[in-house]
Amino acid sequence: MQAVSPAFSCNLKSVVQPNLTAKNARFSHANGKRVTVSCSYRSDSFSFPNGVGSSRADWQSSCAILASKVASAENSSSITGGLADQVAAVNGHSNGSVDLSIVPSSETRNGKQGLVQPLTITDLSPAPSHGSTLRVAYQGVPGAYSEAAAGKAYPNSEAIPCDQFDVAFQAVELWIADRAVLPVENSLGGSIHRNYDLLLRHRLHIVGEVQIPVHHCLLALPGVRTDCITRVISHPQALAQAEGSLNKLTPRAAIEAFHDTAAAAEYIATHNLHDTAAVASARAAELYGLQILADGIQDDAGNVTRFLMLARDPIIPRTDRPFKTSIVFAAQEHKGTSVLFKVLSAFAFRNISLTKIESRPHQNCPVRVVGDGSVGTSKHFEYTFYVDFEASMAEARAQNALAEVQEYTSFLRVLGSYPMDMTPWSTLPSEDV
Ligand SMILES: O=C(O)C(=O)C[C@]1(C(=O)O)C=C[C@@H](O)C=C1
Repeated sequence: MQAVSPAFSCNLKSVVQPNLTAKNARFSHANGKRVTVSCSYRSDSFSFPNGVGSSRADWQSSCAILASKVASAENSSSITGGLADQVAAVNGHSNGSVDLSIVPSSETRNGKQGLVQPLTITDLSPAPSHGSTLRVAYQGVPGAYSEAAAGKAYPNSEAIPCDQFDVAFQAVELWIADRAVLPVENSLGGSIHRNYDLLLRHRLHIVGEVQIPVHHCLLALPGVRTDCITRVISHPQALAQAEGSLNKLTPRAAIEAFHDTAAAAEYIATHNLHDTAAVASARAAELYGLQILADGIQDDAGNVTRFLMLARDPIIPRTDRPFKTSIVFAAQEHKGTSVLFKVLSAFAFRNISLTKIESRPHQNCPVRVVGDGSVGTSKHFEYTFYVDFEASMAEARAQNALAEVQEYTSFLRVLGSYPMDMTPWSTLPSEDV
């Protein structure tokens, strides 16, 4: 990663809404160092509690209900033409969003006159529109694990720190950043639910994933001894990941949640706190001038966090390397729990492995009252399900599985079809974070 650009900070009191446009954003510089953005949004056009769309039809179309066209040949795995169009439709983009038409041979591509050049990965990952270094938004301050994840996902990019997950989403939507890299799950702490909810509320596409080994340290001001620590601060996920070690190292210390691990380290340094320690990375210790009281305090040596890479546009799914696809759906009302079984079997019958399933309260209708007044009523909780499966949307089996899933669901959205992070465990850059 390059040196961090002017800190980007945006404090939003309100939930970010999908119709927020660059028009609503105001930018301000202070001392040429810190960029702040204040944003407003139109609230008049929402009827759903979480502001997803103006009507159910709106919601459904913008959530990219699968196109009714279903690939007829189960075994066909071609990526060109119709299938690519279907994928674009699945992702909520008209066919015009990705131009797959063949370039006439008389045109110049890549500077070579008269020859049609094959598409390369560069064609599929458009350069930033401002023509300079890719800007990658992450939540936290320099030294946070998310910054390391952004650097792994996009080497040589410019990392843009954001104070909330919401802000990172919005930074991409407002073209302040080109990509966002955000955590979704940790091997010890589990899912980061906030980002699942935000994925649904916003319109960004998952274009990749990175896994980062999370190696925690206990940090304090130079000269402070571990037995003098009365308070330990960090990101709640980090505190949970080091709970066992903290019970042993600082059994009497109060544990307090902080925005992110590196911000906790920075806070100790700027406030000269001699009684407080932070759970953070070795890089945070270096950046904020703290000493490492204990190294490797995560409760599992293989502690790893998975981050999603998000962009305004989807990538074209391929079949030449392992791909994962992430979807979100809600069951049709009154169809009961059998819907989940049917959905999962649509994948099982096609030998598609699921790597993750997560349920969240349904955004529009979290509770449904059932029964009649004579015998009383009961409240059923309604869920939205997030599923990751190991297949590319360029594969007919994935398209057919989703066409079947659509039959059982009231809405279905493909969040992204993207290359799996296949970094061998032994070569993961654990020393860097
Ligand atoms: O606080 C940080 O350093 C972060 O990058 C956030 C975060 C998270 O949200 O889970 C990322 C990775 C670790 O699991 C701990 C914290």
